[in-house]
Amino acid sequence: MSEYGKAFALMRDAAQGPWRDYTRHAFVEGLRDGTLPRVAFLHYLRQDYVFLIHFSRAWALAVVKSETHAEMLAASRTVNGLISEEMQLHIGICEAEGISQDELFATPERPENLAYTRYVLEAGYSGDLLDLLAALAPCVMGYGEIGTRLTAEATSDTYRDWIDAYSSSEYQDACQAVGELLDSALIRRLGADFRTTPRWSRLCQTFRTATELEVNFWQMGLTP
Ligand SMILES: Cc1ncc(C[n+]2csc(CCO)c2C)c(N)n1
Repeated sequence: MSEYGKAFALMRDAAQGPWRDYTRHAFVEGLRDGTLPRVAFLHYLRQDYVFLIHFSRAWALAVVKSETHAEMLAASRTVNGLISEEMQLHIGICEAEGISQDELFATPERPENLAYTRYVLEAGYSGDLLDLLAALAPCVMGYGEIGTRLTAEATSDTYRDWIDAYSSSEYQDACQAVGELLDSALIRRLGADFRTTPRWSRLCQTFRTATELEVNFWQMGLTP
């Protein structure tokens, strides 16, 4: 059972194959044992900066689609964390590697990157908060699982900073908060037996598609 809530554990189990491909991808294993080429890591970070711009927009949309103050609070905290912490982290790492802010901001967006974020935004534009959260969850919780596992299994310190960021108690708390938001949003809109409703399988399908898009994102990272 996951620490990130009941619905997340159910959605992940319904998307087992893609979930494994995502959380055990060759890119992730290269972070774990330090064999990931630096050029691939920096290429990934630059694309991820662009990714985070659109992800922040998607979380801002979650504020718009909220129905309670508690939902607005959880979504706006994530927007704030993304813009003031995670994006800052990327700017800092890139600067330390000789990539200026101007260069970073001018990064051309790769199609795999564009496909993922616009898929998430479209889930939110055309649906409600549940559709949006089902598309957002793999990104948040997947990195939480990867960070926790790599902390225990890393055999190299090369990518230790990256691993530490996602295994930190702050990040793990954020994953738990999103898990609680997902559970409570489902119960509010579909009832406690949300698994028996017709919408549940569609939400699981959205979660699976977003997971597949995460796999493609790692794959893109391996091909600078
Ligand atoms: C491709 C890609 N997928 C997931 C994350 C992780 N992530 C994205 S937004 C966010 C903050 C909480 O919502 C976190 C941790 C990433 N950086 N890049």
